[in-house]
Amino acid sequence: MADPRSRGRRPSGPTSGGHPPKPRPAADPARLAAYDVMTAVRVDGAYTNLLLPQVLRKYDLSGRDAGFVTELVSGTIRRQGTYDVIIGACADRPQMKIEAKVLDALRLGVHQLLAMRVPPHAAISTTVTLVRSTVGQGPAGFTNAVLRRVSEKPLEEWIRLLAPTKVHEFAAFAHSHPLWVVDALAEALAATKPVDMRAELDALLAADNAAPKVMLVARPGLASIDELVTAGGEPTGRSPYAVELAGGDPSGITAVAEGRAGVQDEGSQRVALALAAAAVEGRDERWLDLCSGPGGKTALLAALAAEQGAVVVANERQHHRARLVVEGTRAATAGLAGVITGDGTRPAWAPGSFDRILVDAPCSGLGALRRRPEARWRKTPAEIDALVPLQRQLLGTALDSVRLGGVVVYATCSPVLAETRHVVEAVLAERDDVVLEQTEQLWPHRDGCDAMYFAVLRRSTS
Ligand SMILES: C[S@@+](CC[C@H](N)C(=O)[O-])C[C@H]1O[C@@H](n2cnc3c(N)ncnc32)[C@H](O)[C@@H]1O
Repeated sequence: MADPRSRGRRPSGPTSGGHPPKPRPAADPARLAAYDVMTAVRVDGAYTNLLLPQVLRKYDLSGRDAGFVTELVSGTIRRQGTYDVIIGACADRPQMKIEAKVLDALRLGVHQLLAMRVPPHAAISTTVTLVRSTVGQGPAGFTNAVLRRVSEKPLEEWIRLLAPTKVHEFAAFAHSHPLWVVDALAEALAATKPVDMRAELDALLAADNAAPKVMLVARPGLASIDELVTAGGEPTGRSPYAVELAGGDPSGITAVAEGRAGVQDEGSQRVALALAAAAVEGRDERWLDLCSGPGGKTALLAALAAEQGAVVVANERQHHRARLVVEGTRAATAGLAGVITGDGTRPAWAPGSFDRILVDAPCSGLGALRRRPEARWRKTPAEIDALVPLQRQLLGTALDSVRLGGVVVYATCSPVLAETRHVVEAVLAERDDVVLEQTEQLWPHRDGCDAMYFAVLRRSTS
């Protein structure tokens, strides 16, 4: 397998002696693969995580080569906010005036220069070759000039040189997040009253830029932690069912292939566990997962329900996602009553039907940015504004659907206050039959998981 650091060296061998001139070297498959993904993300709105496996197959890349491309693409897309400012400073024109195809390649080159251990000559020459073969000779010269200037300083020095002084602007540039996202995350973090707000904000944003390890769940009664440890995992010690995988393809693990275990962030596991662990007096037979697709939490809930003598009904508005719930729960059918496709705000059941209900609400996903490299650049504040009424309605429906004394857990994979606390407060303000028992905000830099929020609410009997 080629050493990624030596990528881009010219092939050795005779170069002269009366032979016709050699054709220009073609771009190498790893860079072409990365460039294809960058183009599809920009032009077609593709998702890096979904597209990467297809592109790796197309270029027949595996092992270390596949790892190189994955880091190159994901890291570049995450950090492009920082890189664009550096590119703008090194070019003879602002970054917005650079042709998009060339900018994609420049971003890839800058990531190799400033964040990967690719030697400068290899990072520059392979990017120049990529631009020459995909765009043309003129832009290749421009690329060469810009990357040479970028290579003159390490990342920290570029940040020191170009960063604005205001705290949030600095954080947005240094950690490559849109300013409005920094503002929203900082507001949510401040609500937890951190001792050193600036250090915490830095740690949170830095965590968003680190690729998370694969987390597995051993679904209780179906697989054990020991089984996953034997397959190469390591218990996190924080959740009774969580095992971290250092590397490799989780689908090759028998328990995962059979659906007895699954890939699931520890924060999501803790949400499902919070619903199952809440004390409930009297009947405890029927649980509801109101927004269940694609079914990660349903599968854990169904395994827990089976152990507690209950069953879960899974509801999901989108049919194709409801099908994913059916597939994902194939090993946990003992705890599953059925999967319904339906709008959770127009329930297909009578009020008070359930003993426990999970509302894992559709949300901005700003708590899971480390998993989705392009997400931070696609989300808008308007999307959050549009989701809030639906989030409130879904929580309202859940509270109507739970029996007196039963519990509802409202959860989001976002820490943004408008989607979390403010939704719960607004619904509580409208009703006098609900008690808030617990709220939790998890953070990647503190808890090693996505920034999940959950609130445990009880329908009061008095
Ligand atoms: C955050 S995801 C749920 C993730 C899921 N609980 C899991 O762990 O795999 C939110 C889901 O709510 C669904 N949804 C959106 N609006 C809905 C509605 N009105 N009723 C029911 N489900 C809805 C979305 O299609 C999406 O699948």
